[in-house]
Formats: sequence, C-alpha cells, structure tokens
Amino acid sequence: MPNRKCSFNVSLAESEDKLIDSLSNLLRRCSEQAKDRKTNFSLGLSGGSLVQLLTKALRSSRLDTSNWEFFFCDERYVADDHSDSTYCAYRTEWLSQLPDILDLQFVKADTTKPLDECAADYETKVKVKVGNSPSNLPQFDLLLLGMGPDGHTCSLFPEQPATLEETSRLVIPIRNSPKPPPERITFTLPLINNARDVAFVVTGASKSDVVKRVFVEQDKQFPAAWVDPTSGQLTLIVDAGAGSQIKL
Ligand SMILES: O=C1O[C@H](COP(=O)(O)O)[C@@H](O)[C@H](O)[C@H]1O
Repeated sequence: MPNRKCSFNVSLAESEDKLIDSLSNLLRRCSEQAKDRKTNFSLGLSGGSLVQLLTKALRSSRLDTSNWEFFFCDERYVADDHSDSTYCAYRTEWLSQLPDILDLQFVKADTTKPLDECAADYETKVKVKVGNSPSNLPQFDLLLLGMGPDGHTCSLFPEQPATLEETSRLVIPIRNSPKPPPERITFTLPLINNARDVAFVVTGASKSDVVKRVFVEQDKQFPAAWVDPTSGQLTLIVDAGAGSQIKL
C-alpha cells in the first residue's frame, strides 16, 4: 500500500447487514467523541447510494441524533424539492423513517442564490457552524463520502483536475459536471482533509476495480485518491463486491 499521512482502516463486509453495522459503529464512535468534547456532532453527507445505507444504519443503531448537524459534502444546484437534490433525498427518507431528525438540523445550500454565491454562502455557513482545528480551518467530526465508478467523490470529477488544486476556497461551484445535473457545489480537499474522520462507503462489484486503483494503488488520476486526512482517520467500508480486489 502506498504511504498515507493518515491512519487507514478497511472494513470489508460480507453482507449488507454487516456493512450497516460497520457504518453504525463508526457513527457511534464519532458521535460519542463529539459528545465527550461537549460539541454538536458535525456530519457531512454525500448523496447517491449513501442515502439508503445511512438511513438503514440510523434506523438500526437508534443513536441519539438530537445534537447532530447535517451538512452536504456536495449538493446539486437544483431547488430543495427537486428529485436531484441530495437534501430532498434525505429529507424525504427521514421524514417517514427517522421522524426525530428535524429539518433545522440540516445545514442546507441556498440554491436560490446564483451558483458562485451559493458556494460562497455555504462556505460561510460551514465556517460559522463548524469549530476550527489548530490549523484554523473548520474541522468536521465525520465526512461520509461515496465514490462513483469513475473515481469521483463529492463533486470532484476526474475530467476537472483543477478542482483538486484549490487551496483557498473550502466550497466551490461546479459547472459542466460530467454526471448530471451539470451544476453543483462541492467541498474541496483542504476542507475534506481537515476532518477528524473521513469514511468512504462503496458498494457493488462494478466499483471493485476503481476501489483497488484508489485505495490500494492510490492512483492520483482518480479524485477519491486525493482524500488523505492530515491528522484524521480514513475508513473504507466496502461490501464483498466492491472489495473483491482488495487483499487484507
Ligand atoms: O453524484 C454523486 O455521486 C457520488 C457517488 O454516488 P453513488 O450513487 O455512486 O454512491 C456521491 O457520493 C455524490 O454525493 C453525488 O453527488
């Protein structure tokens, strides 16, 4: 395995129930650590397949989520009630399945603003609500990331390598995303890599090759391979399909 700055753990789950258990255990550890620090638990969400998996993990673990705040590691630049909106996907699932989680616990992007302003405004919200690390950057307690078959994570795509070089902005606008919808906002690497914990949750045999290229070979042509928390921990939670080319 190549050198990483961070400590790296892999959880290879033989069944969906085991994967949900791994995710629940991670949420329990990170939220308890936030409680010990007497702070709200700041959790960055991703969209796509993670919505269902996280919903299952929260339902089965019955964790106390009253002091949790939910942010979006990336968000699609569409109205809040649009079917492409990641906020809408979580809100719709959780209204019926996790009714204790309140709408005011979501820190939403204001997609009524022009795209550049929407990204800058979301960065301000993150700076106001998430406590800083000694490096003076907001430090999330946990970021849950997905990874597409092309190795993208958040809305950092291999076709847009300049997004990986951002050093000053923490949230940037994305135009011409190769995956629809074309306009989005996304966390950048300085913010992602400053988190206390970052976890990828990846499922499906169609992603096994990219899982190996990203997490074993750390092939930098894939944006997900740039995720390497400076002082935090990195966890990879995979099912048997996605993890089939990893040797532990
Ligand atoms: O478009 C997106 O895709 C990625 C990966 O989604 P998945 O369905 O392949 O797990 C997701 O992590 C990201 O938040 C989303 O905007």
